[in-house]
Amino acid sequence: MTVLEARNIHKRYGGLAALTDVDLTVSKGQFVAVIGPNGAGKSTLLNVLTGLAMPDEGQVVLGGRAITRMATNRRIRAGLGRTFQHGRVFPRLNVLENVMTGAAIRGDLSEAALREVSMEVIAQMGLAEDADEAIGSLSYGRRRMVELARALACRPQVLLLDEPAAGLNSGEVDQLVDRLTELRARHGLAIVLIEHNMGMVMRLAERIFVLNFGCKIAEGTPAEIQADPAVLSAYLGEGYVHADV
Ligand SMILES: Nc1ncnc2c1ncn2[C@@H]1O[C@H](COP(=O)(O)OP(=O)(O)OP(=O)(O)O)[C@@H](O)[C@H]1O
Repeated sequence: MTVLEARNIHKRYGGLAALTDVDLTVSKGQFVAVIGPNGAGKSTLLNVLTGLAMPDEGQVVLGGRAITRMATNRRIRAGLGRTFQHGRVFPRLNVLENVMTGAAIRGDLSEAALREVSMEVIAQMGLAEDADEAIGSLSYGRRRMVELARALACRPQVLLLDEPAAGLNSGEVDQLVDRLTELRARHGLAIVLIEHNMGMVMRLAERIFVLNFGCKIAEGTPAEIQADPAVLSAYLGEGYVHADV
């Protein structure tokens, strides 16, 4: 069953075609990755999906419903969660308060319920001992986990992650991989991951979409993508050897 779909998306910035006729389909509980070189259009695609950018042409469909022109907050309430490339947390709030701002977007919870839902997600993310800590006292890796917890506090059906492993050390990447695997297994959450860390992508993704200069140049399983000559020459490189999985 398809939960999220982008159909024939075109997006221009002045003379630059950031996306040209791009399609993306995500099934319930599926782990999808979008990869490609810098400037390929990956973040633009995420922005179109979440409503931060309006496509010039094409449609975004969530759970069978066209949401192409819907405001971002309404999309979040409809089940679309996201994190950002450069993690965005509120520096003056503590961990619990940051996560509560995510849960609050649902708009239907009392303050006590907001706390309860947020504490649940915080525990799931392994952040319970940090709940009352100021964000500034946390390591960069923990802060990124808080951002993930905040996106989850809205109970998304689809979670969009923009380079969640950027700046993390290898131990933190392993932890992130474990958490994401757990989330999928436990909640049937569909995940769309933009990531340059190919080890992580090849470990997690069931289906990979490859963008180059705003066009989709390939789509397939990790094994298919790693053997695709167009992908090797545009992104993974001639010398690319099967990712360390
Ligand atoms: N708001 C904007 N205004 C003008 N040009 C933009 C805007 N956002 C993106 N672009 C351009 O669109 C193209 C695609 O950018 P995008 O950030 O989507 O690429 P990306 O694949 O996410 O790259 P990276 O891996 O470096 O994050 C780039 O050439 C970028 O400069």
